[in-house]
Amino acid sequence: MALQLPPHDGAVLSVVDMHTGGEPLRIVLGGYPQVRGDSVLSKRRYVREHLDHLRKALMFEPRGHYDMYGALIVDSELPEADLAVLFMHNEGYSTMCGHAVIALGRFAVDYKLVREPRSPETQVNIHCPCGLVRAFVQYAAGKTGGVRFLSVPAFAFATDVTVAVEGFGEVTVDISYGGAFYAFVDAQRFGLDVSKSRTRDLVDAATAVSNAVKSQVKLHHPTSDDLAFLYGTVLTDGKDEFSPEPTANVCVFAEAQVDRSPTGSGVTARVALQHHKGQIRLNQTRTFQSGATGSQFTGKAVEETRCGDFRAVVVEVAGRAFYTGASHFVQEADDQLANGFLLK
Ligand SMILES: O=C(O)[C@H]1NCC[C@@H]1O
Repeated sequence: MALQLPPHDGAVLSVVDMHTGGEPLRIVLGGYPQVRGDSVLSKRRYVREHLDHLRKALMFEPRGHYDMYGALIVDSELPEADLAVLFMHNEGYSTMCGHAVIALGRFAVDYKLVREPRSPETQVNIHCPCGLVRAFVQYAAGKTGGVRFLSVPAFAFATDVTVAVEGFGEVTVDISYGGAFYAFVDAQRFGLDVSKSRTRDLVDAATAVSNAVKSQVKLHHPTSDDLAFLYGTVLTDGKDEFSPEPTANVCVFAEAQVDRSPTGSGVTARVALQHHKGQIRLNQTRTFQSGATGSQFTGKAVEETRCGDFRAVVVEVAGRAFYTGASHFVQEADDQLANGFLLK
C-alpha cells in the first residue's frame, strides 16, 4: 500500500531522521511557518518565543522521546553560508551541535543544498547560532560519507573551579567553550565509570554539577550574551594526557539529556581545554569515545587564534552519520496529547 497521510488537522511536519554515533537528528523538511529575525541568534529567540509548540511536537513523545534532538534549517544572513540551522532538544535551543553538523553536512550534499558536489570532499558552510562552522563531506561516486568540521574558536574559560554540588560536596571542575559551554569532571570523582556505570547514575552526578555551576559561576562570551550559558556537563575517564588510545566521555546536556555520541561541541571544548593545559599539541589527533554507545569521533586543534581576551584554538572534529528514515507527522484537534509530553 502506498504511503497515505492519515486524517489530521493543521500543518504536516515532514522530517528526515539521521543518527551520528547513535545520537538522533530529526531534520525538519517542511511544515514550519516562516522564522522571523535578521540574524541566526534572533531567529533562535523567535522560535523560542513563538514556535516552541512545534519543538515539543517533534521532540517529545509520542513522536519523539526524552533524548530526541532536532535541526531546523533557516536562512543565514552570512553570504558565505550554504545554510543556517537552529538546534532543538528537550529543553530548548542550543548554540552548537557537532553531531548535527556531521549529519547536516551529508544531508546538505544529498539534498542539494550546496552547489555542485566535489570529490574527494565537498565543503558545506553551516551557520550555527555560535557562528560559521565549515564542514567537509567525503564524496565519491555520487555517495556521501564521513564528515569533518572546523568549529568556531574554542577556549578554556576557567580551570580548577571549585563548586558546592548537592549530594557530592565540593567538586573541582574545568569549564570550556566549544560553541557551547561545558563543565568537565573526571567521573571517578563520583565513583563512576563513564563506560560501565548505570546511565541514571551518570545523569544524576552530571546534572548536579551543571546545577551547581549554573548557580555559582557567571559565564560570559566575548561576542554575544546569547552564548553565555552552561549547556551541560561532560564526565570523562580522566585520560586527558595525549595517547593514541581513545578517551571516553559522557555528555549530559539541556534537561538531563544524554548524548549517545562523543559530542562534537564537547570534543571541541575538551580539545581546547587539553591544548590549554599542554596535554595535546596542535595537529595531534585524539580519538574520543562515547561512554554511552562506544561510538567515536576524532578531534584535533589545528590553529591557534583568539576569541576576545581568550587564547583560543580552532578544533577539527570528524565522525560519520547515517540516515534512519523519513516521516510525516500530523496532529488531530481532539488529541489531548498532540502537543507532546515527556516522562521524567
Ligand atoms: O555533538 C554535539 O555537539 C551535541 N550532541 C548533543 C549535544 C550537543 O549539542
